[in-house]
Amino acid sequence: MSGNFNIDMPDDLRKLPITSLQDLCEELRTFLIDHVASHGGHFSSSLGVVELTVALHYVFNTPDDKLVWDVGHQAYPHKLLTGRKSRFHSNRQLGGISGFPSREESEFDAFGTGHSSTSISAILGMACAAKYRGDHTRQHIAVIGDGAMTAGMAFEALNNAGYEQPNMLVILNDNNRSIDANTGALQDYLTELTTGKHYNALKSHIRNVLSTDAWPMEVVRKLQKAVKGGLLRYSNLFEALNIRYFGPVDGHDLKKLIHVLEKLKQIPGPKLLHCVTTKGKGFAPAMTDHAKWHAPRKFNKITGASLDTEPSGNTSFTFQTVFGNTLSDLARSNPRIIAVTPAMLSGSALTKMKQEMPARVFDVGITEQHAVTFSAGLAADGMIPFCTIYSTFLQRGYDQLIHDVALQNLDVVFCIDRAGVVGQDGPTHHGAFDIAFLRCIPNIKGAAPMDLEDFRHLLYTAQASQGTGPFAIRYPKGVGASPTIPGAYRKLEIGKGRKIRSGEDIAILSLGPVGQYAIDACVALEAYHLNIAHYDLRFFKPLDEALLHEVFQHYSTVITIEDGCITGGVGSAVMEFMAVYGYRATIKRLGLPDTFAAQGTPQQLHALYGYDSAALISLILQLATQTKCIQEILQ
Ligand SMILES: Cc1ncc(C[n+]2csc(CCOP(=O)(O)OP(=O)(O)O)c2C)c(N)n1
Ligand SMILES: CC(=O)[C@@H](O)[C@H](O)COP(=O)(O)O
Ligand SMILES: [Mg+2]
Repeated sequence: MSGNFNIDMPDDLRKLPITSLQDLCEELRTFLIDHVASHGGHFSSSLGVVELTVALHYVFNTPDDKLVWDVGHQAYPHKLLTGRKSRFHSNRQLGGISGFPSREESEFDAFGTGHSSTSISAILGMACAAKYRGDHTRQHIAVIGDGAMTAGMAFEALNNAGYEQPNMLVILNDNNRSIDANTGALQDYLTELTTGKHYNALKSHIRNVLSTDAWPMEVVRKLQKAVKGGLLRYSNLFEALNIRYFGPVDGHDLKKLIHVLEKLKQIPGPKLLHCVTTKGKGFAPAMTDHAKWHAPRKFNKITGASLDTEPSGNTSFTFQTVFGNTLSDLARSNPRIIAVTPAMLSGSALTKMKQEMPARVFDVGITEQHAVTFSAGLAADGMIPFCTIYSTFLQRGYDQLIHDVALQNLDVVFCIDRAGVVGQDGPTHHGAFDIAFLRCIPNIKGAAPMDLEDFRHLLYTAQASQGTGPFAIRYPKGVGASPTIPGAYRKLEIGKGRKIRSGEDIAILSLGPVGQYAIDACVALEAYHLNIAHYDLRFFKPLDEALLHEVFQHYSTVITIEDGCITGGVGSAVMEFMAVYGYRATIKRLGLPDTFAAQGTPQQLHALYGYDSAALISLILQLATQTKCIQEILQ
């Protein structure tokens, strides 16, 4: 297969005879494999929905009919069939198309996604808007995976849909996988629905009872009808919520899918089609090692071997590896330590700990709110939960963090992974806001290690500081500095930063790994005879006030740098400190501006938003020119 299909738009697709659609599916798969092999990106989820995507655009009148993809990481075939094939080479790149559906990008993307389990709510909103307007013909479809279905939000929406009864179709794309194994009772229930073992056994048992001569024929018929209706209704979760359940159907049987979708189009009210697919379909390695192929980096499309040459491909010295190793190590000597992850087991480097101590690692599904309150419950009963959540997904658990953890001053350790810009996942996934949204919560302590060594000490400190309430540690994806061989742990003083170097006139206050940019900049500026001071704040809450008094008593120009939003960030905290104590100084805050940050590599984004070492150097040269007469040095 060439992967050079001639379809640009669903209108072209709808002109094709049904018999040629399977060829199109193979061409789409070839295109996807070629693309992800040479660029990286989300992979196996898209491979699994090729037939479903073709069938949906064939049967429904998109974009007039509304189609929402949950999470949106499986929407590559949808993008390819809706006018973005020629731009697909720029997928996830700086300035390129988004890896997720985006309303800005295309009218075919009825709703922007990236975070999971929003699709049923969004499509229900659209379906109710249509109903309100008296439009009873438009179709509304949400495609949601079995993993995304585990979230409370999906159930909140089903509950509401069963009550409102608008015209909508939920397609449950059940590939029996999340990124890692899909955990939880729902998965067993879905398997039960696909195999139908218990339902069929119960049905035949009742049939046997009714088939004895003891029952008059008329009674038997009535009972059979009532039992069938009742069985389906009360043995099926979705039917019990007033949502008609159809399936399971083989999601790779294109003809069958088209036939079923055509029929469902005619049925009013909320419906759910249970569609069974294979994640990674068409690329053998992806059908077995699921976690690895969820979103691979570049690879050899024949052998599947990784072609990753980027430094972040070196996993030995990443924050994630250090996190997984350190937590396992601490847990070996502290039996109260428990790890909690909402469906990011491998992403958060907890796989090894789960293998070694299965009872002490809880993968609770895509349930960030629950993960936080579940951790609060563990802490309330004397455990030390390390609630490990990506910064962007912790946004989901904000009320739980305030109401269930902080207000009760419970000892939950929040390990906030993917803090700062995450790279190519873009604005839906950047960990931009956590400093700002945590800093205003009473009782919480918040830290960000500058390097891997400090990270280990902070993890140790968190579990050794029981009785002091919630403790948050934020860290980015990827390689960190000072990858020394683990030695003894050090208990750090909470709320204490450190001086990295002294200087004259200008001081940099850094938080987190961007402190390395400050180190590099200070060294580079020596060539200009500029001696710049540098302090690593380490904690964004509580602030190290003694350190700040020292800084503002000695330096007239202060630069703060952080990998997070400037508004409400640590630089803003420093300005609040100045206001409280009446300090006057020139202050420049570096970090993310008041906009949703673009997609691109973290290095590109740090440069774009002016907080890498080059930006620091040029800012300091500019400030030094104003404060000191260094023109002659610059010449
Ligand atoms: C709120 C939220 N939490 C976690 C994630 C990370 N995440 C992205 S895809 C995914 C698995 C989704 O599984 P499923 O819905 O079954 O889709 P599949 O990958 O199997 O196609 C997870 C956990 C997310 N995008 N949003
Ligand atoms: C779509 C989604 O939310 C995840 O697949 C996410 O892209 C994973 O990010 P990492 O690759 O950083 O774990
Ligand atoms: Mg799945």
